[in-house]
Amino acid sequence: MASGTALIYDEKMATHKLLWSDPICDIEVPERLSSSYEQLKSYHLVERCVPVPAREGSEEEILLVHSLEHLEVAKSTQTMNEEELKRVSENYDAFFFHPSTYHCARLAVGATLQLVDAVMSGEVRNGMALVRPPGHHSQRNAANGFCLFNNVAIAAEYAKLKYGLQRILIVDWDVHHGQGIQYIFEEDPSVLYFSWHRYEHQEFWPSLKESDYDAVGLGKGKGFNINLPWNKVGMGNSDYLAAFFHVLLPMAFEFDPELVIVSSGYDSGIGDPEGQMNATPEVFAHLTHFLMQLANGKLCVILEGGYHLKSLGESVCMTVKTLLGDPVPQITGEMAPCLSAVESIQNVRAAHKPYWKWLAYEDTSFLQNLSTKSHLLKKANSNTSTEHETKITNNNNTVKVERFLELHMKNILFPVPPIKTATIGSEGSEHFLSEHVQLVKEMDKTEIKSLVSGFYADLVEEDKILLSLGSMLAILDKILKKEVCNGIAASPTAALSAAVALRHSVRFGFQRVLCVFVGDMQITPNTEDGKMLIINICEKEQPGKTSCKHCISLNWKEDAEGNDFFSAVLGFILPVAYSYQPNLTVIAVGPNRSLGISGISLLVALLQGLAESRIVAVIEDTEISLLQSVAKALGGASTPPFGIYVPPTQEKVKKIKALRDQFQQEWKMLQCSGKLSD
Ligand SMILES: NCCCNCCCCCS
Ligand SMILES: [Zn+2]
Repeated sequence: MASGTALIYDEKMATHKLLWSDPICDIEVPERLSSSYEQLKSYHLVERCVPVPAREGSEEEILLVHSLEHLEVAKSTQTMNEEELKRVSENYDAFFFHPSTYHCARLAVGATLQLVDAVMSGEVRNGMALVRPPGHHSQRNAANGFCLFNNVAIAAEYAKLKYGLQRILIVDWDVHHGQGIQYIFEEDPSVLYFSWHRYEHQEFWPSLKESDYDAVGLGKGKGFNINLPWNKVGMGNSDYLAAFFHVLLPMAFEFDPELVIVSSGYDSGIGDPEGQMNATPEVFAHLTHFLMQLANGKLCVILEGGYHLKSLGESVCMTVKTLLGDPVPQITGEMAPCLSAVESIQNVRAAHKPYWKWLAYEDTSFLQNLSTKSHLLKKANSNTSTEHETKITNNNNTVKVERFLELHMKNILFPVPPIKTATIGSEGSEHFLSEHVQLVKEMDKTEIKSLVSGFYADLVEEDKILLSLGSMLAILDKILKKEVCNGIAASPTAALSAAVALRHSVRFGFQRVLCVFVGDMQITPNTEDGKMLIINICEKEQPGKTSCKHCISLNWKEDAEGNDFFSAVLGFILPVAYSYQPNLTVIAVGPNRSLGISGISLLVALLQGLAESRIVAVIEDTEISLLQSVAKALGGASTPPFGIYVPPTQEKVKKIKALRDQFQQEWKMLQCSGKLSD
C-alpha cells in the first residue's frame, strides 16, 4: 500500500509578478507561494512530506490542452519589454505577463505532472503542489483570470494518456468557476468536473450563464459537469459540508474515480477579498479527508487561488496535515446550511437527476432561488462603493481576519496523540494489528467490578464478559485521555460493552457521545439528556420502538450484490453526526448485523472526520474479518475496500427521505431541498 505525502514547491514560481498598476490583478502576488510554504514550515509539515522536485512542463504536454497559437504567444512574451507585456496582457480578461511568466507557468504544469507521477507510481499515496500562476480559468486559446496554462486540465489529459485512466474526478473548491476546465471536458465522460463558485445569479465574475447549475455537460459528457453556484456571499462551513454530503460525495462514490485531482483554491475561505465567504481553514481538512476515501487514496491537490495570505496559509496547512493522516480538527460554526445554499443544492440535484442512479428516486424539483433574487435587486439599486473604498475596507478586514485566525487556529488545533490505534494484546488480537498500535494492559477484575458496579452489574456474571469489559475500558480510557487517537475492542457482548462505554464516557466528561450501533441492540441506554445520540442500524423495525431525536433507528439490509449503503451514510448518518458535533464516537457491531463489512468500513472511514477522529470500535469477537477491516480503517494505513457500488432501491431512498423529513428541523445538515416540509 502506498504511503507518504508529496510536497512540490519551487521558489522560482514566485518570480512572476505584476509590473504595472492593475487593481484587478494586483492580488495575485508572489508572496502567496512563499508565505504558504513558510506557514507549512512553521507547522513542521514540510519535513514530514516527501519532497518531489518541480520540472518544466514540455511543450507537448501543454499542447494536450492548449492550441499551438496560445503556446507561441506565451513563449514570445519572454523577451518583451514592459510596454509590450502590458499590450499583450490586455488581450485577456484579468491576466498579466511578466518576462518570467512563461517559465513559471511551465514550472506550474511540470510540478503538477510530477505530483501525478508520484501518486500514480505509488511513490507516495497523495500530495500537494504549490504552484503559480494558477490554471483553472485558462482555456485552449486564451489566458484568463490570472491563469496561463490549465495545470489541472493538462494533468487529467496526461493521466489518461500515460496511465490509461478512464475515470478522473476533478474537485474545484476555489471560489471562482473554473470555466476553463469545464470547456475542456464538457463532452468528456471520463472526467467528472465539480465546481462550486460565487455566482450571485450571474452577477459575479466571470458572470457566465454556463456557470449555473443547469450546465450539466454536453453530448456524451452529460451528467459529468457539476456546477454548484453560491447566490450569496458569506457561505460557511455547514454550506460547504452540505454540498459534499448531498451533491458531490454521492456522485463521486457512484463515479468511483481512479484518481482525484483538486483544483485547490482557498479564496473560498474566510477573509478572502474575492470570495467574501466565511468558511474557516479546518473545513479544508474535512473536505480533504472525504476525498481521501476515494480512488484508494490517490489524491493530487493543486493550488489555484487564495488571496488573503494568512487565510491561504492556514488552509494550505490544514490540507497538508490531513493528507499526512493527522486527525481532523473539530469543525466550528452552527451546523445549519443557509436557505440559499439549500436551494442551490436542490437545483443541482434536480438538474442531474436524469444522469445519476443515486438520484433516480429522489423527488427533486427546480426552485427559483427566491431567497436571494429579491435581495440582489435591492443591492443593485443601492449605491455601490467605489473601487477605492472597497480596497480600504478590504485592507481593514485583512488585519481583522489575521487576528481572528490567530486565535481560531489556537482553539481548534490539538496535539496529535502519539499512537493512532489502541487494542488489547489478548489472544487473537494480533490478527488485526496495524502499525502505530498500542497494546494496552488489561484492567484487573476488582477495578472492573467497581467501574461496572454502578450499572449493569447484574448482567455481568461470567468472567469472560468481565474481562472483555475490562479490555474495552482500558482502551477507552486511553482515548478519553487523548493518549491514543482511536481503538478497537473485541467483545462477546457488543451491546453491553457499547452501553458501558457510553456511560463511562459521559461520566468522564464527554457530553456528546455518538453511538452508531449495527445489529440488534439489546440494551438501549437512556438518551433523554442529549449527552448521547444513538443511531441503530438494524434489519427490521423494533416493535413499539419509534425513533426520537437522540435515538434513531435506521432499518437497512445491505443488498446481496454489493454495497448500497453510500446513500444512507452520505445522505443521513454523516449529516446527523455533523449536526450533533460529538466529541467521541462509539461504533459497535452486535449480532445479526444487516450490513456488510464494506458498508461498516465506509462508516468507520467517514466518521473519522468527527470528534478529532476519536473513535472506539466494539465488535463481536466472532467477527474476525470485520475486526481486521475496521482496524485497517482506523489505522488509516490504507483505504479499506468499500465493495461494489450498488445504487439504493426506491424503497431505501424513500426510507432515508422519510427519516430526513422527520429530523431535518432538529438535525439541519439533513436539509437538501428548499421546500422545507411543513
Ligand atoms: N472585475 C473583474 C474581476 C476579475 N477577477 C479575476 C479573479 C481570478 C481568480 C482566479 S482563482
Ligand atoms: Zn479563485
